[in-house]
Amino acid sequence: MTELFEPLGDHDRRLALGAEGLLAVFNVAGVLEAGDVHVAGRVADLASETDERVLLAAALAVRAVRAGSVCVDLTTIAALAPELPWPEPVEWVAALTASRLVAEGVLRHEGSLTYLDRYHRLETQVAADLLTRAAADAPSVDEAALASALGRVRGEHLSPEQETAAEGAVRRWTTVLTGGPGTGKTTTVARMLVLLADQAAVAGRRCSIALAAPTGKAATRVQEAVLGELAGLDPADQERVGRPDAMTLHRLLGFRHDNRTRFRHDRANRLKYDVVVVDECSMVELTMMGRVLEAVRPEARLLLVGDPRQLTSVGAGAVLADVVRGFEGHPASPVASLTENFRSTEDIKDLAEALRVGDADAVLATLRRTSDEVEFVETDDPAAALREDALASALAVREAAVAGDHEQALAALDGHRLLCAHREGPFGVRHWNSQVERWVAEETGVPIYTTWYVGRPVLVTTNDYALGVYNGESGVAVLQPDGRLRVWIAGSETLRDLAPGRLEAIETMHAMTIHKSQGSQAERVTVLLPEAGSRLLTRELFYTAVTRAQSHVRVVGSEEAVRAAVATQAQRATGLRLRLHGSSG
Ligand SMILES: Nc1ncnc2c1ncn2[C@@H]1O[C@H](COP(=O)(O)OP(=O)(O)OP(=O)(O)O)[C@@H](O)[C@H]1O
Repeated sequence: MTELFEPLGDHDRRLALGAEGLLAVFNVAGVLEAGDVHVAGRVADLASETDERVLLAAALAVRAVRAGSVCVDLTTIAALAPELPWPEPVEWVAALTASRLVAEGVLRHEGSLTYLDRYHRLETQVAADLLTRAAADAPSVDEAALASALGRVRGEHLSPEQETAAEGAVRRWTTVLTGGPGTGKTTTVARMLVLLADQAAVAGRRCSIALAAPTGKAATRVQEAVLGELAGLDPADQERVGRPDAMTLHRLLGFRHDNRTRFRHDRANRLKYDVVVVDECSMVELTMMGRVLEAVRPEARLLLVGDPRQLTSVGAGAVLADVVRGFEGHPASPVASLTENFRSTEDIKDLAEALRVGDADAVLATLRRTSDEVEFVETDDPAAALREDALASALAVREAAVAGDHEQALAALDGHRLLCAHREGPFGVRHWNSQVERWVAEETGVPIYTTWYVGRPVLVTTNDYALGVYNGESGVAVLQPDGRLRVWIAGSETLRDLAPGRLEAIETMHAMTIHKSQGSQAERVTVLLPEAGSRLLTRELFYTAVTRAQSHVRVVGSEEAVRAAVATQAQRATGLRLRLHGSSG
């Protein structure tokens, strides 16, 4: 998100009252928002800083974090709006380096990058923890046991790159396992757990394992997938691994009511687990990665799993992508990349690959190929293209919910997903949620007057520790035999049912944003692309949407929008890659 905003008149809340000088100019031009200006003004007051170029740098550092970056590069930022009166870069950096804000540690300047102190500390810590783990003496390995366990887990299938990755997890403290959908990440994680549990058993210990992910839905999914994979392996190996605990990262680290950014487990109170698996790492922001790294014991294995091509985290940072690139060529690199896709969905696979490499012609050719898996509806009127699957899915969920069958209702919910880039506007989730409700009402003859109705699909949007429901979990309002409605939520441990009134942070889920769909999949997916000029339309967004589909993806939009998505890559300013890279000597 590097876009500028256009003020909607003098009363636009993004305009800072009382802004002066350069800050006012950059505020009115839509570069800085009111919050950026105010924070910069406040820290400058505290440090008695008056140089407006320094204030501008501080405001841009605040803006950077708001937009997902960790820092700002003062030598290139002018490209954002070249017509504005940017300070001359060399003088600007000199003024900043000599400023009181840098002297007092409010801002940090390193290379060409300027950070708010908190983000500089976080990024430095993440790099240091990863490098310390990579440089530590290798774990001791019982070679005979490893060779024998590798023989067992090869089973029906394990490709050479998967086997190398699995063995690497035994030989190193940290493994970063990357790959696109269907490359066997879960398959490999299950085998890594077998090898590690076996090594522990040889040493006379039992291995305690945590499977964690940023959202509840993703945690449930990885647990189910790992248990599914284990089921095909040697019963003694299954017994040694047991049933790993699955949970959100927040729950793993121990939520604290008194502090939103700190957890119960940290460097002074490490996690008990011998193996910590973090799935869907592309969604993990820098702050959370910092907390995970400080809480994992140095002598515990850390397995970071994800697809670096997906959308980056909502919060600042692009940690997974930075780690992968930062360790390139490093002699002790923990990165193991899986490249071969084993899913039978050839056309979805081709589409994802064309997006991965950024070939717009190949993306369009795959979309236009006659296929049972991929469909491209080029239209100005999306309603017709969206109605069939979205309505069928809503009716299937409703039918099960009316019959009181919550398991069937939840299963039907994963039959189809309508994904939008935006929340608001004609291409947004809000509009299409209402539209699907109208279609359901027309079809059933039962008007929808209330927020809660039988068959309402919902998405949990925050972690609620008191209720035990977590961000990313989905549920359905189901009619009970007593005539009341209960919301059944597919949680990471069990199915839970709650009175609708108890759930606060939820959204209707006939349509869902692509951002929120990360970490979940559906049989069939419809992707509604916004107009080509949309600021959200990026290659990562399109790739993430397409790769949610298990058997069918329908893309609704224009060729122009497809080309715009492929041509736009989300750029985030961070220094992590360089920090890791610089260390390889
Ligand atoms: N070496 C292999 N040979 C044949 N099939 C394989 C191999 N590895 C994995 N598979 C199969 O490919 C499918 C995808 O594997 P898996 O679910 O582990 O991938 P993944 O990378 O975790 O995918 P996703 O991120 O989409 O969940 C599974 O059906 C799995 O059994």
